Amino acid sequence: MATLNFGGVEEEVVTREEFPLDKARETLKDETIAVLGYGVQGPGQALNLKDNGFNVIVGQRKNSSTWDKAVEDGWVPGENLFEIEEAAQKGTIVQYLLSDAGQIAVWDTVKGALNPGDALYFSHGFGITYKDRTGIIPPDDVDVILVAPKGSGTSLRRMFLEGRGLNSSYAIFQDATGRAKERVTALGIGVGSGYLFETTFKDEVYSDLTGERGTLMGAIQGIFAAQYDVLRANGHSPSEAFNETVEELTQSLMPLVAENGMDWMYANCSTTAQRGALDWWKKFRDATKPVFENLYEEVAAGREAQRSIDSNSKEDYREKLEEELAELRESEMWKAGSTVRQLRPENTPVEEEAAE
Ligand SMILES: NC(=O)C1=CN([C@@H]2O[C@H](COP(=O)(O)OP(=O)(O)OC[C@H]3O[C@@H](n4cnc5c(N)ncnc54)[C@H](O)[C@@H]3O)[C@@H](O)[C@H]2O)C=CC1
Ligand SMILES: CC(=O)[C@](C)(O)C(=O)O
Ligand SMILES: [Mg+2]
Ligand SMILES: [Mg+2]
Repeated sequence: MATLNFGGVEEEVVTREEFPLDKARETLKDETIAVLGYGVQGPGQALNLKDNGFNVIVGQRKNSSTWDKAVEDGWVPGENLFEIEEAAQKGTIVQYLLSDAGQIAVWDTVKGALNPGDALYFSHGFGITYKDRTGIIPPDDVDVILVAPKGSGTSLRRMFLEGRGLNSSYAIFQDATGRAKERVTALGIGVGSGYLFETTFKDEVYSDLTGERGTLMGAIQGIFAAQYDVLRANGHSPSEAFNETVEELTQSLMPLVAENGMDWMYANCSTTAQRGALDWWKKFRDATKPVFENLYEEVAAGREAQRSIDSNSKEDYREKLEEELAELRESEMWKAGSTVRQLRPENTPVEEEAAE
């Protein structure tokens, strides 16, 4: 483990240099890894593991669009693609990558398929932390471990194909075999993590639910919508409002933040912009902090988890979600965004005249 200083606080992280892929393969050479679920994380993790040379099979409901997707991705029914129960029985490591609500529905089946010494693997602390609400209580004789990639399964796969790694957190809830640490580390490297930082199931789920409801997804849409509405109410055109709210951020400024931090992005903007941003950021912090405090309370009390379970356990949850996503897609801001995206040079066919 490498000890690194994160802004003055020392933390241990596992890097690919100290736990290389060869070591991961050696650690898991006698294991069959059953990836259950082929939604977003399932394909990313299963394909990365397969390409990295691990013995991996997929378990997925037949007669579902994601079963068909698995077949398209090269998984072969009866060979390395099975129904969930059969895959869980064959696996010595069971990667439980159904949706968090799906995990509750299928738990009795998966529990029945676990043998002493197996490992049960999650990519979220949800099922275990909120066990009173999920009923997911693993038997004592299996390892219970977590590797949570800090990003979409789509990014995990894309970054793997580019030779990069996505950071993941890892945790051990139960070490029945004495091998939980080496198993979780090898799996973390195997699924394509860049580095692994240690956490607990509870800290993972509290921070993850806060982050996705907050700055990563919920808060950012809220802030975009507020600014866009104010610009529009003051007579600015949709294209101007979209460009000043979203397009410039994603195309020009966020890549600079990613590269070298916020001060670096500021330093590459005008002194006029810097003056204003430095004056205004604290007002936005102070205005939104109570919302974040309320959000964390809801997460810690389990009420956020319950809302998610209730809504995602309904028969028609996919249709309902699609309606709500369509509401975003059909809003003026994101329709304007669609037109703006078409104008990006990489999306604009070069006209013959212009090329001449
Ligand atoms: N989406 C992502 O990129 C991330 C997801 N995670 C975690 O990874 C896990 C998997 O999440 P996603 O890939 O987003 O899941 P998902 O929502 O895409 O669903 C995965 C699979 O679950 C199956 N499924 C759902 N309900 C079922 C049921 N009742 N019976 C049988 N199969 C059922 C679906 O067929 C689908 O193949 C979750 O714990 C999630 O919190 C963690 C990090 C990021
Ligand atoms: C992609 C990710 O890490 C999220 C936002 O937490 C999730 O999809 O649950
Ligand atoms: Mg996350
Ligand atoms: Mg999440």
